[in-house]
Amino acid sequence: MSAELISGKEIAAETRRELKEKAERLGEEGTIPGLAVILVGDDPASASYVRGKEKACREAGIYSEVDRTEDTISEKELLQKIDKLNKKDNIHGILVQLPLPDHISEEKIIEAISPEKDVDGFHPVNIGRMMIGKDSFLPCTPFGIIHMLKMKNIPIEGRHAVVVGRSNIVGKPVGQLLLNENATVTYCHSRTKDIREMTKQADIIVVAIGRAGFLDESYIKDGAVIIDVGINRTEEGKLTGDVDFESVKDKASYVTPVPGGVGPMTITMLMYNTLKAAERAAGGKKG
Ligand SMILES: Nc1nc(=O)c2c([nH]1)NC[C@@H]1CN(c3ccc(C(=O)N[C@@H](CCC(=O)O)C(=O)O)cc3)C=[N+]21
Repeated sequence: MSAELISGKEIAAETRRELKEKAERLGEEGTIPGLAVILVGDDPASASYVRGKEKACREAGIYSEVDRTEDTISEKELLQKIDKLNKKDNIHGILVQLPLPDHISEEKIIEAISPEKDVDGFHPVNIGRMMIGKDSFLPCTPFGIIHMLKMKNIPIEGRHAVVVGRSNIVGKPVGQLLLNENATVTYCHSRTKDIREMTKQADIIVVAIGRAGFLDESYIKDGAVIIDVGINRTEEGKLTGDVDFESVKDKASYVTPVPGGVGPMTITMLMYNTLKAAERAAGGKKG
């Protein structure tokens, strides 16, 4: 079997065209969707992701503003910035780029963002609502993965999904969303005795552990669907995933590339969430 590529880039482009129309409609009704991004410090990777978000917003007709601050900013000052943005009517979504410097508590910062403006879907209120299957802002990377699978008509219900990695922003929530879609979910992580034994049983494998080329063909069964969330830089500065693409490509049924897979979907779902926040705010205004 030769795997079909799931092009996140193409699915993202198609979805963004629809989102742009939604943004235009909102604009005509008097609400220009607005996203505020706070970037602390000058990490080149973070700066590059933030530029990607700005560009995507510009192309979709979403107003965006980026507050770039030095990494010497205190936690209190950062909390004050969030408080101001929480109160601004033209800002519907707030995103604080992670990771933050060690002297700032990410937990405190995330919890300071109003849940109605938490377009990352990281606030405990949104995570809790997701867990009980209620309407909420879904975390962008997991949401993007589900959206990709649906756009490709890849069945989730009744499938065995194995998630490798248990971070709060990818592993845990993607497992929860797969469960919400009626998959049977297994989590693997650094203390799992035999990851290969688990992933070999999987119909769908999501890999998010940050180890370049980790998942090779010995970890998968014939026809598995493989979602690569890894973003690793090689010494030459090239982007590679957690999946050994060359090794799995003849055995899997579907595989996402890096770059051009999950990454562009993450940004797309951020835009989706921003429009949803703007729509809600506009609805609220109308009464
Ligand atoms: N509060 C917060 N929210 C985030 O959503 C968030 C964050 N912090 N911190 C960092 C991670 C990482 N992230 C990516 C988004 C898009 C690409 C992306 O578009 N990647 C392109 C390639 C881009 C390139 O070449 O550098 C691709 O995979 O094709 C990657 C990574 C969002 N993150």
